[in-house]
Amino acid sequence: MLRSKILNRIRLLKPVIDRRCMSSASKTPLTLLEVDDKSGIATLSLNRPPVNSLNIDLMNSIIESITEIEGNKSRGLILTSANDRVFCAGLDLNELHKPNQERLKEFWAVFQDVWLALHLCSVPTAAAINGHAPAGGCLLATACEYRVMLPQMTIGLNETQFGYMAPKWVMLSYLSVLPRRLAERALTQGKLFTTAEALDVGLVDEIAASKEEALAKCSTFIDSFSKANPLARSLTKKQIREPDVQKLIADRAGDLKECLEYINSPLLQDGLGAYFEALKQKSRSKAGKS
Ligand SMILES: CCCCCCCCC/C=C/C(=O)SCCNC(=O)CCNC(=O)[C@H](O)C(C)(C)COP(=O)(O)OP(=O)(O)OC[C@H]1O[C@@H](n2cnc3c(N)ncnc32)[C@H](O)[C@@H]1OP(=O)(O)O
Repeated sequence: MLRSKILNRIRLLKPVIDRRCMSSASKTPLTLLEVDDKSGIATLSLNRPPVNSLNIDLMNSIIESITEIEGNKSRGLILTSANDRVFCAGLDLNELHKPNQERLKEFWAVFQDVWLALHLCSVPTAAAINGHAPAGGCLLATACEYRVMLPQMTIGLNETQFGYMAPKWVMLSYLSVLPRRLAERALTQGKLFTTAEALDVGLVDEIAASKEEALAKCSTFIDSFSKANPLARSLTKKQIREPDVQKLIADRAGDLKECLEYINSPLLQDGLGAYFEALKQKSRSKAGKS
C-alpha cells in the first residue's frame, strides 16, 4: 500500500512525458549510453558533432536515455560529452534564428522537457564537464546534482551576450547552485566562468585533470548514496526540487508564449543573427589558418 502510494507520488511529480524518440535520420546515435556492469552506473555521452548543440533530436535522445536509465535500475547517471572540446554549446542557434514557428513551439516544449527530465531524474546525477558549457550546456550541468570540470574550459549562462534573457526556470537552475547576488551578477553580465572561477564560486564541485578522473569523481559522488534507500532518496530529491519545477509546470504555456514573443522580436533576431555570423566567421578563420 505504502509503496504504491510512494510510486504514485513519484509519478505525480514526474511531469515529463515519457516519449519514445524517433531516432534521427543520421547514422550515428546522438547520445551514447553505457552502463558499467560492476558499478551499475550509466554514462550518457552527448554525441552530436561538432559542439553538441541542442536541437529537437538530441534533446529527445537525452530524454529517451534518461527514461531508459530510470527504467533499467541504474544506480546513477553521469552526463558527459563524446568530444573533448565541448561539453554542450547550448541550444542550437539554427533553431532560434529565423525559426519556423511550428518547429520553434516543439523545440521549446522539448527544451522544457529535457530540463525537467534531468532535474527530476530519480537516480543520482553528476556531470563530467569535459568541455565548454555555455548557456543551455550550463543548464544541463546545473540540472545534475554534482559537477566535475576539466581545466581551461568555460561554463555559464551567457544569454545576455547574444541579446537574450534566460527564462525564469533556467535562472532557478542557476540559483539552485549559486548564491543569489552572484547568480544575478553572472546572469546580467552573461558571464562565462573559467574552470577555476567556477570551482571558486561553487558552480562546479571539483576539478579533474582528465575525463577519466572526472568520471571517477562523479562515480564517487554517486557511491555516496549507497546507504540511502533509493526510493526515499528519489522522493527527497523531488520534494526539494518541486517548488522550482512547479513554477515551470504551473505555466508551461505561458513560458512558451513569453519565449516565442521574445525569440521572435526583430531586435533580438538581429542581435542573434550578428552573434551567429560572428561565430561562423571565427570558425571560418580558424579553418583558414589550419
Ligand atoms: C523569457 C525570454 C526567453 C528567451 C529565450 C532565449 C533562449 C534562452 C536560452 C538560450 C540558451 C542557449 O543555449 S542559446 C546558445 C548559446 N550558445 C553559445 O553562446 C555558444 C556559442 N558557441 C561557442 O561559444 C563556441 O562554438 C564553443 C561552444 C566555445 C566551441 O568553440 P570551438 O572553437 O570549439 O568551435 P567553433 O569553431 O566556435 O564552432 C564550431 C561550429 O559549431 C557552430 N556552433 C557553435 N555553437 C553553436 C550553437 N550553439 N548552435 C549552433 N551552432 C553552433 C559554429 O558556428 C561552428 O560551425 P561552422 O561555422 O559550421 O564550423
